[in-house]
Amino acid sequence: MGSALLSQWIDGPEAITVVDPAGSEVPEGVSLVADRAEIADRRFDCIVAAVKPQLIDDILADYAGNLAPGGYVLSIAAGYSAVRLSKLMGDAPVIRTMPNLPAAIGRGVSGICPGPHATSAHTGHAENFMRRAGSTITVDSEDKLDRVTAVAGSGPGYVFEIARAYAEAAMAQGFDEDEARDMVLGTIGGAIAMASEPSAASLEDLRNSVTSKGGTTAAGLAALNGDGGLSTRLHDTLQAAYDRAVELR
Ligand SMILES: NC(=O)C1=CN([C@@H]2O[C@H](COP(=O)(O)OP(=O)(O)OC[C@H]3O[C@@H](n4cnc5c(N)ncnc54)[C@H](OP(=O)(O)O)[C@@H]3O)[C@@H](O)[C@H]2O)C=CC1
Ligand SMILES: O=C(O)[C@@H]1CCC=N1
Repeated sequence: MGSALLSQWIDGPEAITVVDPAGSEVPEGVSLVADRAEIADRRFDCIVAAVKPQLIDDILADYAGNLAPGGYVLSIAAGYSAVRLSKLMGDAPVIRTMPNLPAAIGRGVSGICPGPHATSAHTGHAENFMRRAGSTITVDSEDKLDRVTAVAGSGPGYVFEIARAYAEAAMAQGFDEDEARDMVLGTIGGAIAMASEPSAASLEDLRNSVTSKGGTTAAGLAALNGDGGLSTRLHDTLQAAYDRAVELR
């Protein structure tokens, strides 16, 4: 996720340094170091925590000394609380954000939650930073950010899985893999683009406009969600993701 954001941040005015022990490639103009020891005496206005939440305790405390006076920590980690991170880093100002993977093409949806000691200047900077990767929603509690995580952060995973299963079903109707993928992604993309038009009707009305009485869509929808099974499954999906975020706090 860090490299997805980096790809949208590189055109900005900031000088960016990436610490990556694996030494992955970084875009031109970005400095790469393999070990924090190489930047031990440097100070940064913003430290982005982009490691797995399970690794934060082991990694981030060392970076407390790398924060410039007036700087802040921007964490993209799911669940791990800003309160805990701030304490870990010597009461540093912390803002949590929850982006999602389409940030890689500037189409992300990012939640933002100011945490301990974060000033309005820090929040403004974080909002500006995340807006470069798509749209943003600022929330006023960490609990709400964990719910953004369940809806949007993990969301592309649900969408890719739904599209994959949809394409698999298309293949069972006799289409080859490429045909199935093209038809399914074209259909999903077209429908989403139409629903995203400023003057678009409600999602329910749009669904109804496809559904001729006694026709094929009505038959398909009855099988898809006639018993409310799809609605229940999606409710359970979001709840499970939220519950996991709570476990990671
Ligand atoms: N994937 C997603 O869609 C989203 C992820 N997030 C959050 O982003 C964070 C990263 O997740 P994700 O990108 O999926 O995971 P990845 O494992 O792909 O990325 C984590 C990166 O951190 C690197 N790393 C490991 N140890 C260190 C270290 N000591 N110092 C610096 N870097 C280190 C890893 O290197 P190596 O591979 O060598 O271990 C890896 O490149 C998580 O906190 C996650 O909750 C948030 C929103 C969406
Ligand atoms: O699966 C995860 O934990 C991360 C956070 C949101 C998306 N990916």
